[in-house]
Amino acid sequence: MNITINDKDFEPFIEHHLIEKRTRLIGIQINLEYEKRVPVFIGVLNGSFMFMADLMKEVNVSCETTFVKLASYHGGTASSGNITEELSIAMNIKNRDIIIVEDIIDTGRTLSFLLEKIKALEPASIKIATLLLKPDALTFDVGEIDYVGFEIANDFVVGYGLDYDGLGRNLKDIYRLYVG
Ligand SMILES: O=P(O)(O)OC[C@H]1O[C@H](OP(=O)(O)OP(=O)(O)O)[C@H](O)[C@@H]1O
Ligand code: HPA
Repeated sequence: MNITINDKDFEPFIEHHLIEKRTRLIGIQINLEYEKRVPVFIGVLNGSFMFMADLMKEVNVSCETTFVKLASYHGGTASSGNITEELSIAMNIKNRDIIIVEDIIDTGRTLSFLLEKIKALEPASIKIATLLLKPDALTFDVGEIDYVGFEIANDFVVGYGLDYDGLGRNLKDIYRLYVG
């Protein structure tokens, strides 16, 4: 069933049970690859909170978690351009194995900014986990994305942490903009 958020209609896109399935598989992959290490998961607020929580429940290697808060989209469905760091990483990550957790990589602007910040803190390694990736929208150099839930077309999506004008983050499923 379609939903309406403010002035826009959205249609069902990715059901929660499919998100669960992919998240479980990414967790298994991480468990194998980090068996003898203690990675630090860095969730990118706000959007990643739901994926981060569900992914962490699938990870059974010893690990730490923290968050960073950046902002690039302020309302609407288009990029505003600038990025600010509103909350920086509150732990020493020098020589640590980092896994950045994103809800979505769209243009790659946020991630490329964050990668520069994190590299400067001299971690041992950096990998990236994102629930959604829009390959056709990617315009910034972000290198290889190690763990991807779903590659999607260049449509605006909402739900499961992702917002439209601050709304819709609490939806269990993911919806995409309905163009009629
Ligand atoms: O690849 P990009 O084009 O940079 O877009 C992706 C970023 O945009 C969204 O964050 P946003 O800045 O909207 O903040 P939010 O997580 O609080 O919604 C999303 O959570 C990603 O972090
Ligand atoms: O498609 C999107 N939906 C919500 N937030 C976003 N931030 C970048 N792309 C998106």
